[in-house]
Amino acid sequence: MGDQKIGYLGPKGTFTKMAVDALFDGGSYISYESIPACLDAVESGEVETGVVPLENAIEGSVHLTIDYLVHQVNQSIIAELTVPIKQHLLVHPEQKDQPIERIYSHSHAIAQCHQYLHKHYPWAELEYTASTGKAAEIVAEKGVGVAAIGNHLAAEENGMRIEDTDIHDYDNNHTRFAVVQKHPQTLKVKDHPVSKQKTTVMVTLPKDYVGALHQVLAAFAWRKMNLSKIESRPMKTGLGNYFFLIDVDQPYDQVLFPGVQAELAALGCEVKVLGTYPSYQIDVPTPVKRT
Ligand SMILES: O=C(O)C(=O)C[C@]1(C(=O)O)C=C[C@@H](O)C=C1
Repeated sequence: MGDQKIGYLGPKGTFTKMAVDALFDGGSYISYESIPACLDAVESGEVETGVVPLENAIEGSVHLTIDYLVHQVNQSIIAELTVPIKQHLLVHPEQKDQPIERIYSHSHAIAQCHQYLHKHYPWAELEYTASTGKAAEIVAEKGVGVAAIGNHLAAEENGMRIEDTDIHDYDNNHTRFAVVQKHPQTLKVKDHPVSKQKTTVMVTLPKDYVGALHQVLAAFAWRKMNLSKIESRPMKTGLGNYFFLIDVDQPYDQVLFPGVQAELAALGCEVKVLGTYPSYQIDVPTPVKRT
């Protein structure tokens, strides 16, 4: 296998980059400034593999990733990894007691720290950026009077000071990242144990009829297939039209899944398998160096 080319939501110092560093064993890493840009690069073949955030324990799904995977590109999830998320308040090294008037970060990071921001910086304007790494970069350029929410890597990479640590509102903050490819091939990953095998399917109901979702779920239930997540998202074709994304806690097989697919097809549902993949849980080191 040649050098693996991995695209990720950058720039330097994002949580996605931390996840990439934790999972992959070598390769070339290429940073993209947004989730769509990263997935487009996988679609065009610029990189074989892409890594994008999928779901956070406090804020829920990253809808941009789900919607882009479903509506804009044709790619498979070939692995997922979950890493701990520790949010810090980052400031320029010259920041002293000038009032912090604006705080920059990714919408998910800001949402993970709402109570903290409300309590300590109720006056600050919140400015959304495409990633926490981008927020740190902006604040490093702007200087004093502003702050970013991000991780220790973003602080290090951008020469920032960590003003306050662990500012996320709930402990046990984790984010799941999806590893996607257009043409599934073997990944070179570090020697992490696989915590489980999963399969993600997308189900579109034929129309809004009584008990439709119940019947969909029953197809999994009577086969004793455990579901770890179900989420509905708009089809974007009109109010009330939704599809369901279902995570099943087992790998795709040649008996149970084809059985479910046939049963759902008979109900008039459309079913698409978005991927069957190993799930890794990696405890990345998250040191805080006070500068
Ligand atoms: O901005 C980053 O650092 C990202 O990698 C994105 C992202 C996300 O979209 O959820 C990843 C992890 C954290 O939950 C906050 C932001």
